[in-house]
Amino acid sequence: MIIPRYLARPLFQWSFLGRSSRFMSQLSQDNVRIVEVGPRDGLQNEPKLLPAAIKIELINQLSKTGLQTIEATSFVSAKWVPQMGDNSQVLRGIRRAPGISYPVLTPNLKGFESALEAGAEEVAVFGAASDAFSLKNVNCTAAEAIERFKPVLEAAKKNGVRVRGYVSTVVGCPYEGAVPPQAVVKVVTALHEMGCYEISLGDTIGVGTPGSMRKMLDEVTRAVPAQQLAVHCHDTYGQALSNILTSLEYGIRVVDASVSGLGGCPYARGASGNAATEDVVYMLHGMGMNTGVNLDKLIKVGRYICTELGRPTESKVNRAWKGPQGKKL
Ligand SMILES: CC(C)(COP(=O)([O-])OP(=O)([O-])OC[C@H]1O[C@@H](n2cnc3c(N)ncnc32)[C@H](O)[C@@H]1OP(=O)([O-])[O-])[C@@H](O)C(=O)NCCC(=O)NCCSC(=O)C[C@@](C)(O)CC(=O)[O-]
Repeated sequence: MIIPRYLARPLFQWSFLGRSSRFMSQLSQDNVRIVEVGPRDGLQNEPKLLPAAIKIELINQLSKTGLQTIEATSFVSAKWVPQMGDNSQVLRGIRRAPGISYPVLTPNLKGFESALEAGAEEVAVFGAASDAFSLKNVNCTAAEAIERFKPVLEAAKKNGVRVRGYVSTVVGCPYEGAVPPQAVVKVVTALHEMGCYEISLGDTIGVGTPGSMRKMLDEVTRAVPAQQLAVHCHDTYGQALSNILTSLEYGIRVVDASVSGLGGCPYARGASGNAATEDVVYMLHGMGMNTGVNLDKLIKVGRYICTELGRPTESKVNRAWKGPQGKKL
């Protein structure tokens, strides 16, 4: 059940007045879809090139955890993001499980055509609410990026490919500072009108707090229904889970997350990993919400990729996890 915003907001505030059980019981009936961005966002910033076989294995393992959406790779320039240079090999190499979508990032028509050739059935275009970030990330302003998306959306429609949209820097930009909510509304509205079925709101450098998220969501949910929005919260300042919880208050039920908290945009100075999928799933299940994800299996995938990368997990839940009955895994 989706709680309308006019109802959700007072319910949430009421919860802080000692009525939290009422709010929790409303939420507990809800499903949340997790968009796993680990294989793309999680790996794109890795300095050492990871073999395609490991990326394929990661996606195949994630496909067995109950996730419904796994972002597989991006069809961007390999000169800009070398780690994604094996995009076709990865997309062609994975075992696609029924009922799971494997979207890929496409910044322009060239990327879309390559993705289509490699078998993409869903793509994502990515815009930004600040020009300075957009210029660093895709070499054009936010408005110019929208123009580049138009032919992508047209081609996608002709080929029956679903298109998701991203808006980066929704609360803060690494180069411009605080981003006004109206700048976010402008890009979200453009992507919505263009035909993106869902728009993910990216706190690219993880500077948001429930306060700045609320100011942004107050405006954005007035322009586009919460049912067509997702959140994508980086955890640089340790605010990701709080910001996700805030978005639930607005009726948003799609959350991007990255296994073991890997990730960050290479063109966003200071960006660190996403909300760890393990931590998000643990929180949502603890609230009685349904994600369809088997946490035990997800924990093992997180440990697999961290072993391959030779680094400790960023997920607190993964570090602490001793199995569903508290037994050592
Ligand atoms: C967008 C471009 C390509 C523009 O880059 P450009 O240099 O302005 O493009 P161009 O059209 O002038 O072409 C220059 C060269 O790139 C080639 N080219 C052109 N397009 C493509 C393509 N699709 N795939 C492969 N090659 C391409 C093109 O063929 C040409 O090749 P050359 O003649 O020099 O050999 C470049 O800026 C780029 O690749 N940027 C990468 C951006 C990126 O991947 N950033 C990370 C993802 S976004 C993110 O992480 C944020 C998000 C989504 O997670 C949400 C959040 O956290 O906020």
